[in-house]
Order: sequence, then C-alpha cells, then structure tokens
Amino acid sequence: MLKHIPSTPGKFKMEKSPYILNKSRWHWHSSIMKLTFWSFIFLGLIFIFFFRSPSSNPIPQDPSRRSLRTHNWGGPAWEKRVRSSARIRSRNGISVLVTGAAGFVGTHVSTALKRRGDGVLGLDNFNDYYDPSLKRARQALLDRTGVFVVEGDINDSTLLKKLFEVVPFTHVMHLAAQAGVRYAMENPSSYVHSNIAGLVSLLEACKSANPQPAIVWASSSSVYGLNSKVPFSEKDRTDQPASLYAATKKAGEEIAHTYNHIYGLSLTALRFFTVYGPWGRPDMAYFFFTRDILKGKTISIFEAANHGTVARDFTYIDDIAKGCLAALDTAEKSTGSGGKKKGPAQFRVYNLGNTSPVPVSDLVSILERLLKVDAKRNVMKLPQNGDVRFTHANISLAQRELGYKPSTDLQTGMKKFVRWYLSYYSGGNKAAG
Ligand SMILES: O=C(O)[C@H]1O[C@H](OP(=O)(O)OP(=O)(O)OC[C@H]2O[C@@H](n3ccc(=O)[nH]c3=O)[C@H](O)[C@@H]2O)[C@H](O)[C@@H](O)[C@@H]1O
Repeated sequence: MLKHIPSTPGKFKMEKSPYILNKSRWHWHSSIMKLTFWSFIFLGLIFIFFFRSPSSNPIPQDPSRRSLRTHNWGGPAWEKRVRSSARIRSRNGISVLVTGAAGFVGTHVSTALKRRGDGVLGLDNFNDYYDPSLKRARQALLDRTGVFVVEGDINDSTLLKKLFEVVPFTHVMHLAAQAGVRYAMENPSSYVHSNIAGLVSLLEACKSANPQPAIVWASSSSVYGLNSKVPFSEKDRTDQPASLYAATKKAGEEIAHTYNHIYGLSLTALRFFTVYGPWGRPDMAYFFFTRDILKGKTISIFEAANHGTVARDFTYIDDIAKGCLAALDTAEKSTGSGGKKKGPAQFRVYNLGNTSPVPVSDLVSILERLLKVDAKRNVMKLPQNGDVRFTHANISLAQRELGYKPSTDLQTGMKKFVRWYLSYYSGGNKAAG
C-alpha cells in the first residue's frame, strides 16, 4: 500500500487524484504527510544539535584516548625548536621523526642518532601506562643531547601534518605503541588505539607528506604466537597470535603492507625480542623482579606444564639500537608523492633477537648474584594471559642485510641494567609499585 503514496507532496493536491474521492483515505494520507513533515523537522533539529553544538567533539572519555587532549604546540618559537632539533649536522645525515621517543627504545635510538649528527625530533604522549616520571627523566636526558620531544599523540593527525610541514623528514622511526603482553587483557582498547588506529594515522601522514619518508617501526617477537618451529624465522607462520597485543602487532604488519602497496611507502618492520637494559620499562619482568627482590617481596616465576621451561631470547638495548640504525641506513626511499605511488617500494621484516634463549629462572639467578639478595620465588603455572612458552630468534636475515650482530649476553647486559637501576633509584627517584 505504501508504494501508492505519491513521492512529492504536490501530487496530493491534484484534483484528478483517485484518492480524492475516498474521504477516509484522504485523511489517512493527510496524516501521513503531516507525520512525514514533522519527522523531517525533528530529524533536522537533531542534525543541527549534533553537528553545530560545541560539545559535539568532546574530549574523549575512553581512557585509551586520554592522550588526545590538546597539548601546547604551535607558534614560531615552537617551530624553531622543532626545526633546530631535526636539523642534520653531519654529511649524509638523515632527519628522523622518532615516535615514542621518551620510551625505552625510543630514548636509546634518538640519542644514538643525535650523537652521530642526524636530525632527530621526538614525539611522545607521556601516557601513564607506567610511571610517567621515568619518561620525564628520559626526556630530560634527550633534552641534554639536543633532542626536543613534542608532547602529542600519533592519533592527532593535525599535529602530524604540522610536523611534516615544518620538517621534510627523510625517515620515521615509529616506536610509539601500547606495549606489554599481559596488560592487553586489562585494557584491550588501548592496544587498538595506539597499535592500530595510531599506526594508520601515522601512515596517512607519511603517505601525504612530500617527500614521503621511509618508515622503520617496531613489531614484536610475539607475532610468532603459537609457532613451535625454532628458531623463529621471518618465513614462519604468524597467524596464531596468543595475545591481543600480538594480534595488533601482526595487524600492523599487514596494514604496513597495504600502505607500501598502495602508496609506495618504504616500510621496514623490526620484530624485537624481549628488549632489556638501562632506562628500561618497569612493566617488564626483569625490571619488577629487580625491584621486588630488593624489597624482599615474593616474585612469581612462570613454568610450563610438567615443569617445562619458560624462556626468552632476551636482547640487550644497545644491540637493538644498532639494529634500528642499520635498518634506517639501509632503508630505500619511498617512491610516492602527494599521496600517489610512482613505483614499487621496499618492504622488509627482520627479527632482532639475541638468538640465545634463557630460562626465566636463570634470569632470576643472574639478578640474585648481581643484587646479592636471594629472591623469594613462587614458581607457578604459566597463566592463560597471552604469554608464550619460549621465544628464539633466527637472525640470519638481519645479519646478512643489516649487518646486525648482537654482542651482549644476558649476564653482561643485566649487570649494566642493575648498575643503572641502583644509581637511578638511589638518586631520589622512587621505584613505583
Ligand atoms: O619480545 C617481545 O616482542 C615482547 O617482549 C616483552 O614481552 P615478554 O617477552 O613477555 O617480556 P616480560 O613481560 O618481561 O616477560 C618475560 C618473561 O618472564 C615471564 N614472567 C613474567 C611475569 C611474571 O610475573 N613472571 C614471569 O615468569 C614471562 O612469562 C616471560 O617468559 C615486552 O613486554 C613486549 O612489549 C614485547 O613486544
């Protein structure tokens, strides 16, 4: 019956309408017309309310988006600082935007780049996933090295656009991410926000930049998930992630491929294997084991079924930083411009591990010796929280193509970490937790 209703109200006025003779039908149609009219008015008001109201774009309430709040950036003095930090000071140097610069790996990579004369600009949202005062201390360190860290989020496309307008970055070292395997069960949306939405936002800015930068970014050993073939090679399957964290990193690798394919962006993913060292992350086991052993608190050491070993291919930060620089130095230029691909671009994936896995219980023994304190050990079954039993990197590809050659064993690296830890936390900084 509805299909007989004329499509324009004017038609209702036509004398020849077959409906005009039927009074009750006419009333019915007249009511429908009124209803339609008032519905349009109502919808129009809703539209105006939502799209014109200043509260239509409120500060996001989702905790994973807290960092999008407007930060202080912009203005001539700010631009001058940005330019100066990103200025290349050596022959054949590069200018790099380092996202997550106040993070653990970000600080080390930024410092290493700056020291050899490259231009470096940091970007970090200083979120409180772990003690932000440690991030501030790293920022102060970077400041002393001449690296300015802009406070902002990779999801802030206006800020990213501005940064590329101010500096024609040759490279982006993308290290900003929501890290940590187990925390993904507590705050899943923060992983989607940073590792997926944030990555897309960054790649969008890179593809539109002129010139397009080459991008090197942090993937993770966790993408190997339930893969049981050892050592893990880049050719092994990565379609069985064991945690949402791993799934977002794997998704990142696929997203990167898309931007490489469509826009000609040069993209290199580095799969890091449990990176540790001075200025490390307090959410990682070696870090909070150290804190808890010193406090006399019991630590939980995971083991697999039937007392099976849980092991990690712990990799020292200096080795990782060297691998990052080698990846930047060997990255070819992106081929696109103005958001259009001009030809095929480089797409690479490398394992950066130590290729020498160590059981977690041995890590604890190393810490006991270095701290000269016996740990209170609570050995327990590996919880179903996304952790995998072991990791072990095959690094031959990185060795061949990047000249990557890790040289620090766990004993030596942990010694350096413990020395830093004791000096950092005896200097008035309080160990959280
Ligand atoms: O290699 C990687 O790609 C990942 O390395 C670490 O993840 P993970 O290796 O799980 O490092 P930790 O969280 O420090 O755990 C190290 C080992 O200690 C074990 N563990 C952890 C916590 C605990 O209370 N007890 C315990 O035995 C874990 O099962 C694991 O075998 C990082 O947290 C990730 O961000 C990174 O992506």
